[in-house]
Parts: sequence; C-alpha cells; structure tokens
Amino acid sequence: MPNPESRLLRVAAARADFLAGGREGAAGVPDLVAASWERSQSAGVDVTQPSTDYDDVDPASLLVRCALPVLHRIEVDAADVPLVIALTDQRARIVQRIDSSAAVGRLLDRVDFAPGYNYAESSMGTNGVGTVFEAGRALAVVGPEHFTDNLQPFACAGAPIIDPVTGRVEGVLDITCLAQTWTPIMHALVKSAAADIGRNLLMDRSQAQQAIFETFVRTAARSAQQAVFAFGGNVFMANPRAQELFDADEQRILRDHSAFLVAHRSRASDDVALPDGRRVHLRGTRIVADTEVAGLVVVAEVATRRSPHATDFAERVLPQVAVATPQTSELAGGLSRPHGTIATGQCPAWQRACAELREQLTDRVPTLVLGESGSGKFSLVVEMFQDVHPTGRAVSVDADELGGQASLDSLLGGDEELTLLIARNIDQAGTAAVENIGQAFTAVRERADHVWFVATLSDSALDSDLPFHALLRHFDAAVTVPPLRTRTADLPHIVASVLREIAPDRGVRISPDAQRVVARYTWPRNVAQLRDALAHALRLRPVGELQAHDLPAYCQTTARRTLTPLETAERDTIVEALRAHDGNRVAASQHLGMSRSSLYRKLEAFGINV
Ligand SMILES: Nc1ncnc2c1ncn2[C@@H]1O[C@H](COP(=O)(O)OP(=O)(O)OP(=O)(O)O)[C@@H](O)[C@H]1O
Repeated sequence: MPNPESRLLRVAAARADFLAGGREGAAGVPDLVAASWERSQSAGVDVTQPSTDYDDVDPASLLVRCALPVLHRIEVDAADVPLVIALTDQRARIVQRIDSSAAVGRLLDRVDFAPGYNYAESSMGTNGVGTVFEAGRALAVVGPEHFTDNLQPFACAGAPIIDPVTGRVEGVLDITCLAQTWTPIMHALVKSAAADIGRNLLMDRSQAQQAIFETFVRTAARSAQQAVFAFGGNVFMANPRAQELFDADEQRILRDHSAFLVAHRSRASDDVALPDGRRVHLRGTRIVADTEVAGLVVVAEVATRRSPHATDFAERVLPQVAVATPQTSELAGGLSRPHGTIATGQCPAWQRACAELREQLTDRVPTLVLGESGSGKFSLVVEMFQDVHPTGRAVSVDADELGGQASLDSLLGGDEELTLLIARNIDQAGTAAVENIGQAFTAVRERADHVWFVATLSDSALDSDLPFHALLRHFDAAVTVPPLRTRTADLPHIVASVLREIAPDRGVRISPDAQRVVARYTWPRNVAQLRDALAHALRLRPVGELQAHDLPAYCQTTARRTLTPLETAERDTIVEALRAHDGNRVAASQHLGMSRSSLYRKLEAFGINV
C-alpha cells in the first residue's frame, strides 16, 4: 500500500505541474480530481484568491430539521477528533456548521467555510462540497487535491444527501479536518450519515399527518367560505366556517361519516342528514400515504333545509347529457406506443403514482390525475388502462373543446363494452363546458358500471378559482404524477423512449455529456419540453450520437425568473460562445467583447451552467 505522505507529495507536484502546464501535468492523480481541476480552471477560479458569494440561508428548513440529529450524533461520536461538520443546501451554500474542534473552526472561518457562503466548485474550485455536486457522488478531497491555495491544509469528505422520494440531491454533508489528521474512516462516516439524513427526510415526508395537514391548509385557503374538515388517525381539524356551521355533536356525526368514507375504497363523497333536518354534502379528497388511505379532507356543503317536497339528490331527474362532438374526441387506444414504455420507472413517486392509478383503474374509480403540464398524465392513463383492461376502450375528450350538445352515446359506444372516458385538462374548461362535463359525469355514473371516467388536471390550477372546481365533487380519488425534474433516475429511460418515438429505426443515441445536460435542466414543461428539445437536437444531428451542444441553449441554464425576449437572446448568445470555447470563461468573454466580471454577472443572472 503506498505511503499516504508520498502520495500527497506526488499529488502536490502534479498540481503544480497542472497549474503551470495544463492537463498533462495532472497525470497520475485520480481522474475525478483531474477533471475537477480542469472544470475549476475553465470556470476561472482564482487559485490564489478565490472569492465566494454570501447569501441568507434558511437555518430552519426541512433539510436542516432532518439533518440536525445526525450532525449532533457525529459531534458526540467524534468528540476526540478535531473536525468540523457542515451541511449545505442544494445550491452548495453552507446552512449549518458544527465545530467539534474550535481550532479547526477558526481556520475554516478564514476561508469563508461558514453558514451563508457558497462552496460551489465554480467559486472555490475542487472541494468536498462543490465537487460532490459536480460528480454526483460521495468523495474525499485531501490536501493538495484542492484546487485553490487556501484549502491546501484541509481534508474534507462530502456525500450527497438524496431525498429518497424525489431522488433529488437536497444538499451535501461534509466533514473537514486538517490534512495530517485525515483518515479514510471519515469518508465512510460521511456516506452513512448522509444516508441517515435521507432516511429522516423520508420519514418526515411519509408522515401522514403532514400530508393531511398540507391538504387541509390548501383546501381551506381555496374554500374559505365553505366548511372544511380533515380526518385521519389522531388528526381532526376544522376551519372557522365549519365551527360556525356545525356544533360539536354535528361535527361528530360528520366525523363518523367521514371515517366510514375513509374505509370505503371507492367513494370519497356522500350526503349526510343532520338531526335538525339539514342535509350536508361531503366532498372528500383522499390522502394516500404509501398505498394506505391515511385520511380525508372534506368540504362540507349544506343543502337547503329539508322540506316535505324535497327529493334526494339521487332521485333528481338528470338533464339530457352532452359531452363532445365525435370530432373532438379520439380513441385513446390509437395513441398507444410500445407497451410498458410509460409506466416503468425507478423513481419512488412515479412508482407510487403508477400503483395508485392501477388500483383505481382496476376498481373503476372516477379518478383525478394531477400533475404539471406535460408530465405524462394522459399517456400514463392510456397505457395503464390498456394494461389493466386490454379489451377495453378509452375515449378521450379535450375539456376546452367541450361546449356544444352532443350525444354521449355516440362517444361511449355499445352497451356492454368496457369504456373509460378521459377528460383531458379539465382546468381549461370554461363555464359552459364545465356544465356539460358535469352532466356527462353524472350520467356516466348512472350508467351500468362498465363505463366510468378519469380526468387530467394541472395541479397549479388548484389554487385558482376557475370553473372546473365545480367538477371535483365527481371524483373519488386523486393521483399525482411527479414532474420530470424529480425523476432523475428515470431520465435515461425516458430520453431513450422519446428518441425511439420521434426517430424510430434510426438508432439515435445521446452522449454522456448531453445526458448530463438533460439531467441538470429543470424541464418546467416536463416530458413535452424534453420531446421538443430532443426534436431540436435531431434536426441538427438526424443520426448518430446527440451532443450537448445539439440541445437548445436554454437546457444549459437554470431558470430563476422569466426572461424578456432580449434577455433570452443574450443568454443564448452567451451559451453558444461558451460552448464554442469548451466552457472557457476567459476565451468566451473575449469572443463576446465583454469583461470577465460582466460575463460572470450574466452567468449568475441567467443561471448558465455550461
Ligand atoms: N415516458 C414517455 N416516453 C415518451 N414520450 C412520453 C413519455 N411520457 C410522455 N411522453 C410524451 O410527452 C408529451 C406529454 O405527455 P402527455 O400529453 O401525456 O402529458 P400531460 O401531462 O397529459 O400533458 P398536458 O398537461 O399538457 O395535457 C406527449 O407528447 C407524450 O407522448
């Protein structure tokens, strides 16, 4: 085994050669370190006087809450070892630092390794925080492996903290000590501690109470004029309107009835009669934690006082139903792609959405499929339906086109045929369309149970007061499809599937660099946007291996706000210049005729990360 001191001496010599002569000088140092030195250099990090930004950070975030017990445990376990434990957020900014050695802490203060400071590799060069983000894995940086002079005395081990639900890197856990006291045990320690923080995140998330509480707050904010209750486990909450409308005994009746609804697998809405003769319509949203129904958030609407002539809701004569003209509908079966393309994926949130949707489709439960625009809601419903009911028929209608009167029968086909009506984007339906769709849903419920419906809805619309809210009472379950940016582990599979679809039989591949760009971008318009970006790249390179620079320029940026058209053009020009100069800031600024400092300001402002 090589002597650690002679190894560090060799790395120190290689670093000096690298700084004097470039890549060749780094021969013999680990690839991970050499690649980071190169990135640091082309990012323009100043070896002798690196500078970093300071920003306010949230010391009470969910991440900090989940990490603190673990940080304190390391502090106790490592009481005899002179080290400092630090936690960063997902932007490489230090949010917590615990010093088990005051002396090491003082030395780290001198290099701005303190809460609020950014330790991204592009600011501070190779280090145990920023390089972890770049490499996407746990690593140690010891003494001369650091890029800048001021970090040479230290050794640090960093590990990414991965949220097990979203698969996203939420931050980095770092342990730093002096290089001479470094031991590889720190590497192992930081990895297992980061995994523990990830588990705490999962536990925090999976607390059903949390989910019930969040849904209650959201629903109550949206429906301030209506009574809202939340039930589940030991939780019972009621908004002020609910307290006003119902006394304690009436609340108990509603609570008992909701408990019945929680247990009832296919219904979340019902009517209840109160002792004073009032009838209350309960419209519930199930809260599902893992695969269990954990609770129910209920909006309670009081129907008029029961009069001798009043009829039960179910007895009312329903109007003739209209849905859509056959032209606006399409047979969803005709849209299918190779089976099993959509519903596969490793991301837990995606797997959960698939499992929940499968269950609801199997039980023929009217279900609302929520998610960001373009996240694949419709495609998932179609594929899952075909899987669960291979001989069934799916009919889709675009909600915004539903205005006129037409016969539901012409859409829903023969008497005994198993048929699913998919209403797409009900949030886009106007008042007239909402009325028609509502009538259609009521009529569908009344037909034999071989016909039922599912609707897709953009979850951002839930906070609006658009007309579609009147339709929510028709659904008994909701499934949320996660956005693409949280499905990092599934990206290679999705990219391959989109490429297969838009360029069949061409065998087009995507280079590792381009795949990295795809993984780093946030895809606000989800799979639909990824599809557009890959189509753009295919126009530039119709066959072979797609490269990072074939993708649209915006893919190498992190959108912080909506840019004006002028800013968009400026951003794209900067990205092109950086691409043309392999990311070298100095050469790009010369090419663009702007100073390096202006270029850096623009990179920050536009979130460019070429
Ligand atoms: N796994 C996948 N593989 C290939 N293409 C996919 C995949 N998932 C979705 N797509 C494609 O992405 C686009 C958006 O999908 P889809 O229409 O199902 O999303 P949506 O969430 O229903 O969108 P919107 O909210 O805009 O109606 C479609 O072109 C679809 O074919």
